[in-house]
Amino acid sequence: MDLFPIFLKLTARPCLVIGAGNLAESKIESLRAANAKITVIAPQASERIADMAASGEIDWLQREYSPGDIQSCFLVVTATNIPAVNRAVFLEAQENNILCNAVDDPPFCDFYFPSVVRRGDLQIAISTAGASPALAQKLRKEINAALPLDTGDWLTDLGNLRREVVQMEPLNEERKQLLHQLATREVCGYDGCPSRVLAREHAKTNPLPSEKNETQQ
Ligand SMILES: C[C@@]1(CC(=O)O)C2=NC(=C\c3[nH]c(c(CCC(=O)O)c3CC(=O)O)Cc3[nH]c(c(CC(=O)O)c3CCC(=O)O)/C=C3\N/C(=C\2)[C@@H](CCC(=O)O)[C@]3(C)CC(=O)O)/[C@H]1CCC(=O)O
Ligand SMILES: NC(=O)c1ccc[n+]([C@@H]2O[C@H](COP(=O)([O-])OP(=O)(O)OC[C@H]3O[C@@H](n4cnc5c(N)ncnc54)[C@H](O)[C@@H]3O)[C@@H](O)[C@H]2O)c1
Repeated sequence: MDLFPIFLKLTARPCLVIGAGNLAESKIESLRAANAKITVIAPQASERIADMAASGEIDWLQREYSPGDIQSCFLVVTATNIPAVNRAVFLEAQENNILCNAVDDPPFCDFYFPSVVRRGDLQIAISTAGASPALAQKLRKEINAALPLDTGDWLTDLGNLRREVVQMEPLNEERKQLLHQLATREVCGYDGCPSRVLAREHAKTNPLPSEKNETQQ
């Protein structure tokens, strides 16, 4: 199956979850990690979901889904224990061009949830296109065990240094080579960090056009 992998910005986007049991709970957790604005519709909710609603982290409309509910949301996840309800939600989503995931019901999904390894801004998402969720989970565990715990902190420092380089050097082959080199090295936030020193020395050999003019004058 030819699936298109993207990383969505969901901050403040209205996302709807129909059903509030165990399966809904894990989808809500992943939507919350992306700061989505979540509304749940379900007559009953798990303890965790009820707590999130009580503390104002999500909205919970304590009732059954009814047609017309999903028209103004960005995406919808349907996780009730009644397949006919999940399918009705999917059909309403299709009519309104809204992306829908009917949990564990592939023919009624526009998108699948991946297995995810996370270290700060680094996310590795694994999909088997539904062929074997168990394999996706196994690979997630293997990658998780192999990836150092401080990779997220290192990436933050690397990202900050890259921003400095982008300010100091023009977009050209030399800058690209330097950024590849830095991505293989230790980096820290310290001003005298060897990678930062290297980058500043490199910038002298590859200055921005305005700085080149200044030194020529
Ligand atoms: C990745 C993960 C993310 C998440 O759920 O957030 C995820 N399933 C996970 C675990 C898992 N799910 C199942 C098992 C039992 C072992 C097995 O079946 O292999 C295990 C493992 C376990 O729980 O031990 C059962 C299952 N899953 C689906 C069906 C229906 C079917 O196959 O027809 C059935 C049978 C239901 C039944 O018969 O009752 C369908 C889907 N599950 C997906 C995602 C989508 C495709 C992902 C992909 O492969 O790319 C897709 C298509 C739709 C969707 O729901 O988005 C999460 C791992 C999280 C992690 O730990 O990292
Ligand atoms: N939990 C699992 O591991 C698992 C695995 C595979 C498949 N499933 C299937 O997935 C479904 C959901 O699983 P679960 O464990 O989250 O179920 P659950 O019974 O814990 O939760 C079902 C939720 O759906 C809500 N609901 C029922 N009718 C509704 C309606 N008309 N409108 C809105 N909400 C409604 C309920 O109030 C409840 O919040 C079930 O069909 C289950 O058989 C579950």
